[in-house]
Amino acid sequence: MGNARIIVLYITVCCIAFVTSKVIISVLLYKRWKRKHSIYKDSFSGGKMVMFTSPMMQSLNSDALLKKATRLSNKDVIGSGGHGTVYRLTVDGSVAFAVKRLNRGSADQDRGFERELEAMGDIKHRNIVTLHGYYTAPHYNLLIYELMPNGSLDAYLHGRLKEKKLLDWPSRYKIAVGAARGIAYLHHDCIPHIIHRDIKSSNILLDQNMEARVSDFGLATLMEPDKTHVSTFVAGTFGYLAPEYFDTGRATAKGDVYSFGVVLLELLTGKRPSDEAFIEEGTRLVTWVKAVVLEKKEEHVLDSSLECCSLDEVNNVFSIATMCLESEPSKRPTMAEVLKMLEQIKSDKLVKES
Ligand SMILES: Nc1ncnc2c1ncn2[C@@H]1O[C@H](COP(=O)(O)OP(=O)(O)OP(=O)(O)O)[C@@H](O)[C@H]1O
Repeated sequence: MGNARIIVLYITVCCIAFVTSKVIISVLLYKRWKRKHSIYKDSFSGGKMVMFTSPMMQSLNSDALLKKATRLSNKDVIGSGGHGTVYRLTVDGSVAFAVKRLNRGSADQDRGFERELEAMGDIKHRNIVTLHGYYTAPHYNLLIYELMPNGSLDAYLHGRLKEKKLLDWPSRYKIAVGAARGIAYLHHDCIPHIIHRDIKSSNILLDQNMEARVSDFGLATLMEPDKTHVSTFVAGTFGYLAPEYFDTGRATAKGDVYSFGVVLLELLTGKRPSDEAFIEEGTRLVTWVKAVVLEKKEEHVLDSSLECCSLDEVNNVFSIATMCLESEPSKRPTMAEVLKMLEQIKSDKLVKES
């Protein structure tokens, strides 16, 4: 009898300790979550805005931000893409954001959507566009990003000629290294690892120092929130997709490496993968460049607006691009290896010069 009492007492103490620890952990997690977020309710539209705490956000007039975010108009549009329209939003006359408006999926996707955004908001890296917050309303969602004053690499390379001329070889090399660093961070340093699934020049934005910032990561998953980071949902953009994606429909890190190889070719040749000339000739940017690299005639496909650049450096980037573009995914380097090879080009140059 004595023993039975001791066992009952023991079980009771264990249960109480278990429940108490659960409650304490939940309270601590909630407090941590509260510290990281500010929530603003919009009684007019029934929407909710969540801003991730940062020194910049703390000094901001949140009422003005909420009001402006819900009243964006056509005159604020800075671009549009497959996922929605992007607007410029300025608060307090100085702080500017890029706000992406997404048309809303079904209401039961809400939690998955918010969880994905919370994970995106945690990612802070000098080569990744920061997500400052989001807004959810019954008919649409807004993603609030930091504004990249120099727009996208796509606009620079394929926009007006004047802009393209501004992209000399050192700037292009710096953009290649920065973008590789951002993608390598998503692949290797984020837990869980993140596959971007839509690497392309319009998703590489340029900050005030023309440093590359990868954007739109997680968006493919976000628009299909029930899926994990690897999914059979068809995402990505024609011209950048790895060949195996068409067979398997599975997004992989090596698929991102392939797409990054296409971006390297864009930087080197100044041509879009969907350039009409390729379609007319029944070829593709990748096939065209691979043939030229094999014949060691890289200078023939080099962007004509690139003057006085080091052919050694250019040829090295061509060979890194061809490694990324191997048809067999296992033969492609990892993104960490791509970054290392790109960085090595400048270190080799410094050694030669000294
Ligand atoms: N944070 C930002 N800062 C400045 N401009 C941006 C920002 N995000 C997007 N843009 C601009 O808006 C344009 C459209 O972006 P968006 O991501 O919606 O489409 P996309 O990348 O061109 O295509 P898709 O939606 O198919 O990926 C970009 O090309 C860029 O010029």
